Amino acid sequence: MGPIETVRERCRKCYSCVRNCPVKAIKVGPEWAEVIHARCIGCGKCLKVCSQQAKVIANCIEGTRRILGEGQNVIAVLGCSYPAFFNDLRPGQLVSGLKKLGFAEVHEGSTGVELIAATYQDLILAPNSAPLISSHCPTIVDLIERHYPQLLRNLMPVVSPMVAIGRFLKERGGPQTRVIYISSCIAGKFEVASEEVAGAIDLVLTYRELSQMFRDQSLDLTRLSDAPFAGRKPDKGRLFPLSGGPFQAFDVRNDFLNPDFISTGGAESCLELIRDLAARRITPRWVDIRFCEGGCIGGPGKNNRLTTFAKRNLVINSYQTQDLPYDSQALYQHEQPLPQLQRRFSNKLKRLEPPNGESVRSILQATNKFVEQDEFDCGACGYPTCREYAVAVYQGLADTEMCLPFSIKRLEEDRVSLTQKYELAQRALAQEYGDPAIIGKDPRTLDVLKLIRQVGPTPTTVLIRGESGTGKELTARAIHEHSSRADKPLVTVNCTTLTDSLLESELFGHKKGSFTGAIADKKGLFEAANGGTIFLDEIGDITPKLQAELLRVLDSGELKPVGGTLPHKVDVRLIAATNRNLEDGVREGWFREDLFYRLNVFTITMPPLRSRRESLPQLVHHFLAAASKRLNKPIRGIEDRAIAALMRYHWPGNIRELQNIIERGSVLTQDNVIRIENLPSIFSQLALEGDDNGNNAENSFRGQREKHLEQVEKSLIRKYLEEARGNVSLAARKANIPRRTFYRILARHGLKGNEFKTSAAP
Ligand SMILES: Nc1ncnc2c1ncn2[C@@H]1O[C@H](COP(=O)(O)OP(=O)(O)OP(=O)(O)O)[C@@H](O)[C@H]1O
Repeated sequence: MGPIETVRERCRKCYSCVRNCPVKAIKVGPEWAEVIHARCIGCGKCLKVCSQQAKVIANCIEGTRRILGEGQNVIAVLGCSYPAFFNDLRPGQLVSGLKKLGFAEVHEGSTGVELIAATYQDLILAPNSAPLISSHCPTIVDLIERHYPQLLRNLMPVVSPMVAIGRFLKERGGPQTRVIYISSCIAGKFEVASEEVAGAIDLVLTYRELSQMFRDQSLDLTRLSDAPFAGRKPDKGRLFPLSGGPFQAFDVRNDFLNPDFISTGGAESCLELIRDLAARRITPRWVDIRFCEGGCIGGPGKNNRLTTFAKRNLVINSYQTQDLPYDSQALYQHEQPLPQLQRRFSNKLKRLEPPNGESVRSILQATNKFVEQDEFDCGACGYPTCREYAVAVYQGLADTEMCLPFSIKRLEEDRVSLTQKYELAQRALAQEYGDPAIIGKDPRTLDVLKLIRQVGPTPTTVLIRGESGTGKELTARAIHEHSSRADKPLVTVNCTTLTDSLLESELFGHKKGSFTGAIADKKGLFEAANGGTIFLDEIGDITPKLQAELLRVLDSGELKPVGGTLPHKVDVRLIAATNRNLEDGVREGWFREDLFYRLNVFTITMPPLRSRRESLPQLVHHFLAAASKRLNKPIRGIEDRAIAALMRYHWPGNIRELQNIIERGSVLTQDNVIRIENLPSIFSQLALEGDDNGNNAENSFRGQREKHLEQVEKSLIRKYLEEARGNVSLAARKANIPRRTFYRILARHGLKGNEFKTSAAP
């Protein structure tokens, strides 16, 4: 376990940690992105950029409590940047709070800076050949040890201020002394665990962890009175946490024009400097370098409520005021040899095997990058170039799915193929469980069926008109079924559900970059319907701009994706539907006349249900059977009174409304027969009106006509069956009606072919 941990279930694989990690120490697995501790330098960038807080600092609160509970001499050392974190407390109050937590003494970390100051000064001012790199920032030490080991010999062989004070306190206090260092730095947690300085500090807490400990104890520090610090009172060491502060703390005069001395902070600038040094592009005498912007006051555990400059002022103020309470014991004051301040560094580079050119090429090809122009270097994967990303894939740090343009393209292809498969599966289902039959034997429905049969096999564009719920979509399906394209997809698009720009890209596709969010090429539904039929429902709702584009596609048979320049051919039959009056649209200017004529080649107008009432009982029985199947409930029928009431209703929602009412009744019925009470209340009123008139459906003119027609139909069918000696196919041919229709009529009259086997020969 390292100082930065991953809360796996919070990771959403957004790759922002990969993008921001300066040393690519993140490995992306199938479900989460994890820190590789051997490569991590503890800079905390991943903590900052993870919006899900899936990266967290390893918690040292429990460890601190355990040490405090052991009853030894436990000393707290406040890192030099503490005035910039605890800005709303007096330092003495902070000391009081720490003592209430159980710490025996509280020291200022700036003392550690002053312990190493003379050594730094000597080394800096002595003649040396290699540029010296300051080693007081643990992130810089990790960066060089783990990634730039060629600079190990340039690191100043001196411990950090934290280690110096740890050793100093332990030497003075004896072996029982425990030291907890508190700062904004998380790389310090790494540092104390490294074998070169092991034992100097027992644990590193962040300021936030300390604040949590105060909260856990319900300690309100603002109410505490001041307690004194212990140990040596520091002076210029207090300026150390600021950018450039080490020059003050180590008493090194920095001349602005002197190229021998460089001081810098911030990830980019540090990396640039380290690379310059590694490549020997520059040869200064000394570089004072810290990874965090602005110095230690910008550490990952910093106070986020204050700006860098406000924090800088707080630190300067703490140096200038100098009036902190101190109560130092003699053991810290009298002269004694300094602790061991020397340290060595080791090569901790874990080299990952570099791929050869062939491997990089094959990884690039696996993500659709065949020529240089295919390498967008978009950075979405977290790597600045496609090549660096390919190397990371080879080294097991990344996987191919991280390439966003590749993944989007693959999803797009999947979507098109799934749309096609869905359509085919739907048709297979329809064939197995009965086709979506158009029910009705009234003359107007029969006319529609005739038109479907006529236009189906042709390539003609069809415009289906009619009120909502009259069966326009059903008719479009039937036309497709009757066409030679029946084994190809029928893609249905409801034009009202999408905004204009979305609809355009849905229909025709788009090119990458054609609008915000178009991060990869996308194929449109016209393309998904290639070879088949596209059904544009509610075509009256599309805007004039889209009408123009549609007209262009219909006229040329060519598609041009949004943002694309090259058109390409598609073979799609168009069926459109609308319940709006397009002639009004042409007159009023909201529908293009040329498109209207282009669509109005062959029009089928769906009759409203109120004009084909004689088919209502048949539709009711059809929907009853369907509801019975869907609800898995053996619905036996519907009472005559209910049918009569249904016949009297004006059906504004047409067949869809009837279908819904029957399904509702099927749910409500207690005895599997739909009764008037199972229908909406309007039907009870209609039933009463019918009863009052004493004029039920049976006795009405329509009812009588219906009855007689039924009788005539039945006797005709009997005649054909007798002539064909019960051979249904032959009887259907003689009657000149399709066999399936003949069977349906037989079923309706309760007749069976074999009852006529012995009839006289024709
Ligand atoms: N003649 C019919 N026989 C059997 N079912 C029908 C018939 N006409 C319509 N339906 C059924 O009624 C419902 C509505 O039909 P459809 O969706 O085709 O109507 P629509 O005119 O396209 O409606 P909208 O204009 O609201 O889109 C569907 O479930 C359909 O199966």
